[in-house]
Amino acid sequence: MTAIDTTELTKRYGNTLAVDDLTLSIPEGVVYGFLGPNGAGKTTTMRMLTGLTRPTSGTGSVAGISITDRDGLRTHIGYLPEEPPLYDHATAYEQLEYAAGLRDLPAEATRERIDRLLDELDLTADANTRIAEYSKGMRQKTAYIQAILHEPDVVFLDEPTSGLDPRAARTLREMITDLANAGTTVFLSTHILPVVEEIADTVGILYDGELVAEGSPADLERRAETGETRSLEDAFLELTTDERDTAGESDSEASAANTANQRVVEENTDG
Ligand SMILES: Nc1ncnc2c1ncn2[C@@H]1O[C@H](COP(=O)(O)OP(=O)(O)OP(=O)(O)O)[C@@H](O)[C@H]1O
Repeated sequence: MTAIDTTELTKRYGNTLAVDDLTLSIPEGVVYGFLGPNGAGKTTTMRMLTGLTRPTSGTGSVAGISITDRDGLRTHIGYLPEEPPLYDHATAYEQLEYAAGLRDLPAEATRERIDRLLDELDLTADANTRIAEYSKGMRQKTAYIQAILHEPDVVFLDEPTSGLDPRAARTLREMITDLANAGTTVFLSTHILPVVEEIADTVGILYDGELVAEGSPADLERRAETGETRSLEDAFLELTTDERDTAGESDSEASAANTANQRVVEENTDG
């Protein structure tokens, strides 16, 4: 069975076409890297797939449930959004027990699972500290555990390694790979291309709301026409360059340079 299926999924906000006729067919148990420049429509797509925003037109299902059935989706999906919903006054432990309670998860098994996940992410020592006192990375770890606590069939992760130190980022990449190996489908949006190169089975590139390329990271690298080593970054930059810019002066070069610089900065924060 496919885990994520969409047909001509479209979302308009007034005159803005945020997502344009997006058709996806993602099998179970894969890590799908969803790439695109700022404003390409990635978050809007994830919000539609998680039932948080209704499509303007088109259809979709996740784990066999229609994306218009928000309640039906709840038990089958997990979502780590860019700004995770956490209660500052709670501790990580309280937050996770609360999330488990909302989902009616069995108390004892869930407590063991929370302990194990906190330990894997090196958060045990801080689990009884209020989230208000957490660093960005500690919040991110808590939110990641919250997103996968109920063992969803499909998990949507928006920049999951954001704010994590190199060791934690590596642990999380390994945890994501383990999830997929155990059959969970992972829909991963990130600007950190080495993460995608490392863990994604398939990559989809969104540009101006449209899917402009799809394939394995190696497929997309082979498609790159320029670049000495033909990286996923070369392919990304070629596929997401506005022809209107290249016709003029050096706007696109400036933006490519910015993206490259950003990658360097992010690589330095994400081992
Ligand atoms: N609630 C909204 N109201 C109006 N326009 C919106 C809304 N949400 C998104 N948009 C617009 O839709 C387009 C796609 O935005 P979206 O946030 O999905 O992009 P993104 O690929 O997630 O970007 P980023 O990488 O910067 O997070 C943008 O033009 C954005 O301005």
